[in-house]
Amino acid sequence: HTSQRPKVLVICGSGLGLLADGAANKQTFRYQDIPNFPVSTVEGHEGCLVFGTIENTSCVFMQGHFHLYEGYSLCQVTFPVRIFKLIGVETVLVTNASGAICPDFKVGDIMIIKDHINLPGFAGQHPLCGPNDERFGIRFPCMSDAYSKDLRRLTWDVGNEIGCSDFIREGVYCMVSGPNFETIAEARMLLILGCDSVGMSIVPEVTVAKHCGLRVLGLSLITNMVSLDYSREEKVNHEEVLQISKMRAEVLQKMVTMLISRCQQQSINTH
Ligand SMILES: O=P(O)(O)O[C@H]1O[C@H](CO)[C@@H](O)[C@H]1O
Ligand code: HPA
Repeated sequence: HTSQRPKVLVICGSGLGLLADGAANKQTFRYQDIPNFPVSTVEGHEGCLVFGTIENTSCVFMQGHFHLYEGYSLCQVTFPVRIFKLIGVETVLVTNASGAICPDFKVGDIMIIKDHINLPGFAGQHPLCGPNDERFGIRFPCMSDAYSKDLRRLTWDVGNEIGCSDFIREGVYCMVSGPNFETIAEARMLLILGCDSVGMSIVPEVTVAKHCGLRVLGLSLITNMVSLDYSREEKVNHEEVLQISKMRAEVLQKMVTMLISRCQQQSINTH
């Protein structure tokens, strides 16, 4: 149904579907119309695939991704990554919403993901469990460099250029399965473990992307501060998460658009 063959996949997190607005020549397909594709069941995830171009780079945007807490297996959650690998995607830009564990972070910060902790993976909920499909990658993939150093550096440069260096951070994202937000004891445990932010997504997709040799950049929007203190009265909710995502979506869209055009320039220069 499309002649576009994207090189870049952008996965849009909660309330971040607007990231596709920077693309030209758009073609949109609803997940529900694609055979065997999961459908989005969470508010803030439109459930559409948008093909389009940024400068001369062909991209595909997933407006909405899938979560364990929706009842999907990790095989279903990560299925689109392998589809796009087969279509010819080389770079994956994942975005999501997360709560700050690091007390120095502020709501509205954009955290470049330096590394992650796969908490469900520790308990055997891992997308690469089961027979290894050698067509995609090796049995024991290395994850010590899951997030591209070059793309992280480029993100700092782009952030400086568009004047948002004040709210760019770098840190470690921890995935929990959800759907409940953390207890205070859990949040304190995550702080001790070295997590800077926590959310319920993207680690399975990043793991599968890295396994099949894709280059990954992760951007996590800090939508709330996670309570580390029993005296704190504020309570997090999904509406607040979506509200902050909408507030920052325009800046993130500018960043993503510039990053994609710069990536293209870089690959032209290095080939
Ligand atoms: O990770 P994304 O889907 O961006 O969204 C985060 O926000 C939702 C909770 O408000 C959860 O889905 C959590 O993972
Ligand atoms: O505080 C949070 N915890 C888990 N997931 C989240 N997604 C957005 N905020 C949060």
